[in-house]
Amino acid sequence: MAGVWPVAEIRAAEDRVRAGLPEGSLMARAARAIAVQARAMLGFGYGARVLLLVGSGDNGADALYAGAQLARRGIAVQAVAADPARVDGAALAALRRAGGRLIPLERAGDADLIVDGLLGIGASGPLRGALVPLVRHASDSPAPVLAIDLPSGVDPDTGAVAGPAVRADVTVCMGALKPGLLVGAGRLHAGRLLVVDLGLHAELAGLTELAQPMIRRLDEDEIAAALLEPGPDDDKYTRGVVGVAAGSQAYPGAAQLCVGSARLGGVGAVRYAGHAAHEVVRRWPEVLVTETVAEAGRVQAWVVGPGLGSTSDAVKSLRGVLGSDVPAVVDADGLNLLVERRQLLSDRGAATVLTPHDREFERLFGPVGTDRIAAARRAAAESGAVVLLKGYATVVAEPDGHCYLNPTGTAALATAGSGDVLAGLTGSLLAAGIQPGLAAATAAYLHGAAGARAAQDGPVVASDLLPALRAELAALTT
Ligand SMILES: NC(=O)C1=CN([C@@H]2O[C@H](COP(=O)(O)OP(=O)(O)OC[C@H]3O[C@@H](n4cnc5c(N)ncnc54)[C@H](O)[C@@H]3O)[C@@H](O)[C@H]2O)[C@@H](O)CC1
Ligand SMILES: Nc1ncnc2c1ncn2[C@@H]1O[C@H](COP(=O)(O)OP(=O)(O)O)[C@@H](O)[C@H]1O
Ligand SMILES: [K+]
Repeated sequence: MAGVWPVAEIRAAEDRVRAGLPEGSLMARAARAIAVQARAMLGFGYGARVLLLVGSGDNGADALYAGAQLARRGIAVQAVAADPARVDGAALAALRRAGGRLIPLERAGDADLIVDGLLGIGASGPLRGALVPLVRHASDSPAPVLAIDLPSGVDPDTGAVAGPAVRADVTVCMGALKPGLLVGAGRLHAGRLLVVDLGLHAELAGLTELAQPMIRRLDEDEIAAALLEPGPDDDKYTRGVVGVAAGSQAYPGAAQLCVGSARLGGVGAVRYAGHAAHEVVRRWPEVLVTETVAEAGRVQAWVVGPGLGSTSDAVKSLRGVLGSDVPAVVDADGLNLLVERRQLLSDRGAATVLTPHDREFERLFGPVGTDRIAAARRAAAESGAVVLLKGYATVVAEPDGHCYLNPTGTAALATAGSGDVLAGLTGSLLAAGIQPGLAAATAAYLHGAAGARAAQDGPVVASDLLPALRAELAALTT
């Protein structure tokens, strides 16, 4: 499990770790890790050319010390400073002793690798002053970019990018993951992530005195552990039954897709209630169908909303589901119908998972803004529901503030019907007995991984996600 830590907590943990270590040893560890990764990216040593972009804080000092190590290995290291008068003196001296040079930007030659040491967790606001031309230089250069701790220009806590920002191929993250590397535009700018262990995690856990960090990124092992496999004593009812109230005469496909994925989340049976019963059963003969939610038998969780429309029957379905005492996933049209019927949420006793994209979110909770974690948390606290905010990096927030940042996915998932598949899967995991926040995070993970898997075979449409999901589940559970 990876905890993801806001800057304030990382700072506090760093202070404690540093207090127990000889002066400079954290930075020495950081520099070593950066140099190792730089050499791996260069692929060759002697004669390679590295350009360091150096800021006035410790991020810049990290770059200079790493540069010194590279220079000692016969690599030609040039450094360009945002403000030469405010460069860390000891770090610059180390670089010079090793044969590296500080030069003005105009004299920077071609490089085989650029190291971004402009800003780390001390960053605030959009890049200012001399940092801007340095970042432009990196963008204009064909050389790969290694960012230290965080790509400069990315907000460490939110991932927001409000101007020029470094696009890194690899980010070597110091000590612990920051939210800005995993959400918003920051995720795209960070490239491949490597975390260097500086001994921070024990301190972070101790500091917060929490059983779980407030923000987490689930890894493959945790997803596999969350999935429930049938045991010898199980029957179709003990495994859980999921109900799907989706689709309509106008949108029967949404019902087929939502049911299609609901079949896959480990439940013993799927019930469908709605006006696309004929289409559903033709495509999925194992599904038990009725016209209305009221007629459907007992289920352990419902999914309501995809392709439901806004007719009086749609409202009836939503009321039927939210009036029940089992967990429910509300998606798409279900969310839009909720805008005028919020009391349906506040009256609920059982758990609810809301799965909005940005426009649906805005209708219910106001603009998402640039801090997607804060937005999802605010909505979860306000509604008492788990909020799964979709996007390039999906955020799942629980009403008490715990969050999951989803690491999987691909922009190829931005295709009609893709959300219907996610909603069905989420409901199915809920019905199988996984607790709501984890069910939503697990669904987002599997959906993203299935999207990436499907994309390997060409352009993705939502139907492709169903076989890819099966393959993903098989890979995880065998
Ligand atoms: N604290 C520690 O124990 C360790 C820190 N390390 C490194 O230290 C970094 C943090 O160092 P600092 O606290 O010095 O912070 P930074 O190196 O991120 O830089 C802060 C400086 O940048 C300026 N600045 C901030 N935002 C700016 C903007 N938008 N435009 C222009 N200038 C801006 C500030 O005025 C300040 O002078 C980490 O990211 C990491 O790279 C590592 O060496 C590991 C150990
Ligand atoms: N640019 C993107 N990158 C990665 N994933 C995306 C992107 N855009 C959308 N997605 C994902 O695709 C799915 C789309 O869901 P949604 O917008 O509800 O589609 P639909 O309503 O057509 O079914 C969500 O899981 C979302 O996270
Ligand atoms: K940086």
